Amino acid sequence: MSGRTTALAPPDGAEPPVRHPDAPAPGEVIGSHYEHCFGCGGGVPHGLHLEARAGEGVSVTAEFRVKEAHQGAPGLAHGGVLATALDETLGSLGWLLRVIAVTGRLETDYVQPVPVGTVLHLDAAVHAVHGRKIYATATGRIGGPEGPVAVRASAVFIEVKIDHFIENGRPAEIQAALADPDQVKVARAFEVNP
Ligand SMILES: CCCCCCCC(=O)SCCNC(=O)CCNC(=O)[C@H](O)C(C)(C)COP(=O)(O)OP(=O)(O)OC[C@H]1O[C@@H](n2cnc3c(N)ncnc32)[C@H](O)[C@@H]1OP(=O)(O)O
Repeated sequence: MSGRTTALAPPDGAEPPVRHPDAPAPGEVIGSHYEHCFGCGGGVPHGLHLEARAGEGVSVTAEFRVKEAHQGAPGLAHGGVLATALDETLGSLGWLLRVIAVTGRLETDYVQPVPVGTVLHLDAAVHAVHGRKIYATATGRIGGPEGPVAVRASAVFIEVKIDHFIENGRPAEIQAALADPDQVKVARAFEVNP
């Protein structure tokens, strides 16, 4: 058995997160990191088109409008799509820490069904960092940013290097992304904070 732990609670010795001095200002739109990202990309017709905004400390907010293409049961959002919205919101926290990180573990609680047409008001925050592990939670509310909780998640993200994407991604997309003359877009596609 490996000694690896995937616990969602930060271990002893975990530190509070530190907002990077060059993090986007509170209220600033973080924007899509990759046009073809299912969570935030503008180039995915049935994607979530989620738009995250920097918050105070190491936190973000985001909104996601549930569309017909996101159904699981008739007229209701698919649970996996809601998990994606939580994951994407949590993923954008890396921009406040200025690290590249991927989801290691994501645990989701479904509290209320979410009908098609609903705007899900999401917020997420990092609570602790331990080595490469980033401990964060997210909440999705309906009816407004202070509305009742419909979904929530706890997650551990793991900091990685750009090689994670270059070594594991499909070559066609990697090469296309690297070939973009806009170096900021290149950096963002791989979540390398410029
Ligand atoms: C705006 C951006 C939005 C981005 C989209 C939203 C985010 C995403 O959906 S990312 C895509 C989904 N995630 C992935 O594809 C990740 C796939 N997994 C992997 O590549 C690897 O397992 C990876 C990188 C997470 C860890 O592998 P590796 O680098 O070898 O880590 P490893 O050395 O084993 O472990 C490092 C530490 O992390 C911990 N850890 C590793 N895996 C996990 C896990 N699944 N859960 C919790 N902790 C973990 C280990 O226990 C270890 O802790 P410690 O330092 O205390 O011993």
